[in-house]
Amino acid sequence: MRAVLLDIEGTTCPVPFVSQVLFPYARERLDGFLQTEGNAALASLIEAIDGAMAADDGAADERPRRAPSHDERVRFLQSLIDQDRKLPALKELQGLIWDEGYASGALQCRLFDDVAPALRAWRKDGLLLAVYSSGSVKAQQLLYGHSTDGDLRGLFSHWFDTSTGPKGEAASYRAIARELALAPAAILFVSDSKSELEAARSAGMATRFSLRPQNPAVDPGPFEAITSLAQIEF
Ligand SMILES: CSCCC(=O)C(=O)COP(=O)(O)O
Ligand SMILES: [Mg+2]
Repeated sequence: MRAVLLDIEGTTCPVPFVSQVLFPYARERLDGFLQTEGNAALASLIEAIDGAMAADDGAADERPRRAPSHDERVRFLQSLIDQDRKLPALKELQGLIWDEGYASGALQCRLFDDVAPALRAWRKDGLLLAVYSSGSVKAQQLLYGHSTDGDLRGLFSHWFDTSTGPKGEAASYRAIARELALAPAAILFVSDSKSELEAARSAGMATRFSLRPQNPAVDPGPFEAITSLAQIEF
């Protein structure tokens, strides 16, 4: 094995930190944040969000549509958060909102206790470490940059989000392997999602199912389950 590719939520970070801390933090601040002026990144995200709203409304025809109001946009995004929909524009937006929370100290992630020691040991052994999460790369770097174990960003050399492709598709894992310049079989992917592991396995990667306290998915199916990264032997 030459590399470890890690999911975040349910694998290195407790699910409740995402569902009960990060998501509500963003949900409550969407209204104010979307009214921020002079943010070029925000303007293009709003365009993408409006496109997603139109698609959700079943706008298949070419008729011109009225732009959604601010309140409609906020309600739409809040409903996506409530359903844990992984719309890339929402994920980008969440990263921008969480930035303020991490900077102020309001947000800090307590990773599972075994995570930082395992990452450090693997790096020492020369393994390449990479992240693949539905959260944006910015959100990933904020989380690892503000963990209770300190700033762990330097341990990772590669960061992947859904701009590489959906986590449930084998093509995304093949693209990651190409980016890492490794054969898929030289990469171990760890995730709490069976559909993600199926996709990674189809691409030829080695896999482990992450079974952590408070994870909603507890059935590993055909995948080898681990309850700690310390159980992984290379
Ligand atoms: C990068 S922290 C926020 C994680 C997030 O927004 C999310 O949807 C979790 O997805 P994952 O692929 O890490 O399970
Ligand atoms: Mg996960």
